[in-house]
Amino acid sequence: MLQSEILGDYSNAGIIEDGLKLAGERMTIFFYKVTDPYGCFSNFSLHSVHLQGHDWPTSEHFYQAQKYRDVDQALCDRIRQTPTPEEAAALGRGSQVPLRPDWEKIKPKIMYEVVREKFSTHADIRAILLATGEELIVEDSPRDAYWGCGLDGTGQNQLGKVLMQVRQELRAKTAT
Ligand SMILES: Nc1c(N[C@@H]2O[C@H](COP(=O)(O)O)[C@@H](O)[C@H]2O)[nH]c(=O)[nH]c1=O
Repeated sequence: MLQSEILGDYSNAGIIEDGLKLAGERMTIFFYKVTDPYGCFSNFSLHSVHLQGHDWPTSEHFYQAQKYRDVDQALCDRIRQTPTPEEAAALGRGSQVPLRPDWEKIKPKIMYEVVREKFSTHADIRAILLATGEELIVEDSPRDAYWGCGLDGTGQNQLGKVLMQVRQELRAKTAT
């Protein structure tokens, strides 16, 4: 993936360390796998959230279960209770049950809600997020051109945008 494809104007991209690339004066933080630098930005990171009266082991559990909210409560519960985010994603993606009809419309709001809750709950990762300053955050997903930047780097990076929006909101909160 080329930096210039994500940032447009910026050139002279060069890798300076894992997870960080130089683009003109601006740094970009790339993340994807939990074990990589900035892996805590992934929805698969083991940081629980408390939403809708339940504890969810990861933000991925919550996100995937919301696909079936008010459609199949048993499946929502099964996703919440499955041990790993990988299994939660597999259940959420692999079901024969149709997704809630407004899913495409509602999913950005769901993602924002759960990511905000995750970084509001856990002070250690909130500090990591706030320490990124104004850097661009990009989910370097090779297969998701909606939440991530996709294989060729031209994707929408909606998860990166959510993280940057949450960062801004939490910074404003900590400043008051
Ligand atoms: N991090 C990460 C993934 N990316 C995550 O997958 C979710 C989108 O799922 P869906 O809307 O069902 O396509 C969203 O949370 C996105 O950040 N996918 C993976 O298979 N492995 C991973 O390590």
